[in-house]
Amino acid sequence: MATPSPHQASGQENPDTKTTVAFLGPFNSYSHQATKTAFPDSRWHLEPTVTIKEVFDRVQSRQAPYGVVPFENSTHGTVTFTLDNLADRAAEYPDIAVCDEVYLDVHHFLLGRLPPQSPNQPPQPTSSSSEPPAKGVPLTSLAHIRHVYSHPQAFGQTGAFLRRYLSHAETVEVSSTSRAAELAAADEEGASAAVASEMAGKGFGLDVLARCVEDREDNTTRFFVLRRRDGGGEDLPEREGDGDGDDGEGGDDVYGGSKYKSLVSFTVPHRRPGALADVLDCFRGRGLNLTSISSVPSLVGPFQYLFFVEFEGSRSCDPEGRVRGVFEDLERVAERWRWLGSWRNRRDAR
Ligand SMILES: O=C(O)C(=O)C[C@]1(C(=O)O)C=C[C@@H](O)C=C1
Repeated sequence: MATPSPHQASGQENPDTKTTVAFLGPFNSYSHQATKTAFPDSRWHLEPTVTIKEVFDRVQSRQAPYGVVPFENSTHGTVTFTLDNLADRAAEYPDIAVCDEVYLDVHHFLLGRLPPQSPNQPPQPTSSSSEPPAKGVPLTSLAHIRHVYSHPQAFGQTGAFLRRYLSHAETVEVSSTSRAAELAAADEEGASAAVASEMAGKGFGLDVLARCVEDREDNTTRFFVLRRRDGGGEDLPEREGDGDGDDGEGGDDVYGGSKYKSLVSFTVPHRRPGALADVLDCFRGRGLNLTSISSVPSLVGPFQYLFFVEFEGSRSCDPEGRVRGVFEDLERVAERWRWLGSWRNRRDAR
């Protein structure tokens, strides 16, 4: 099947009649790939932004009914830019909520230009003819590479390869992996490389210098789909697993809990011993399983924190009232708290 051009894939040809989905661009970024998973057809106008903050801005201001941002990576952890915006310390995003998630297998390539040939040397093979090209090792000499561009998250996921084979090169952080590929392609000397997706390499006509350079084979990034709490615009497209057991009936999952996830943020009285444990106890008391917990500086005072707890359960599909109950508890126990969305758990549907 022919790969559609970025503009065909984004539905850019007639944005007026389509619902806009903002994502961290440029085209061919991993965020773009995740966006195409959740919004696959041509009803959607996929709009790249330069920063994660811009995705939040567009959704809050209704310029884009939906937005897609990376949230966490299984190797390198939380995407701090996203967490910072969800923390909303400047009260810019009171209406933003998470409404879906996407898990994307992330395989990074080292992309650049093959080394220049000396007149006496045979051409550099990129792989032997019958064997599939090796993973995680250079397919050619990397002595000519002096700069490696990538997104900080992608550097964090490929540290072992970079330390082993590119310690002689400078690493330069840029806004996304596809921007990195663009910069490598712009270097006419061929001394620059990018850690980016295979798709970005094809888009910019780069040579593959190494495949699958991530530290772990199971490297996965989770993305959040954002929308305004008051909804508006078209409904999310149906995805695999959407149909089964919407009302949480069947099996021993009586409250529908593991089918959904929800996110809340909160602060606790900084100086009260056990204040965080008291909040966590609310979830235990209601039988709600936690799936992640993170924190960022609250910026109220140095070394004070705002916490995020993600748990199994949904605000709108809550037949036993467990989620409603925990929200009542949070009202009593937390200093400040905010519901940041409930959505279908996509982890098991992969
Ligand atoms: O740079 C990109 O391609 C992105 O979409 C950003 C991003 C991230 O911030 O985590 C997305 C997935 C990968 O984990 C690496 C980078």
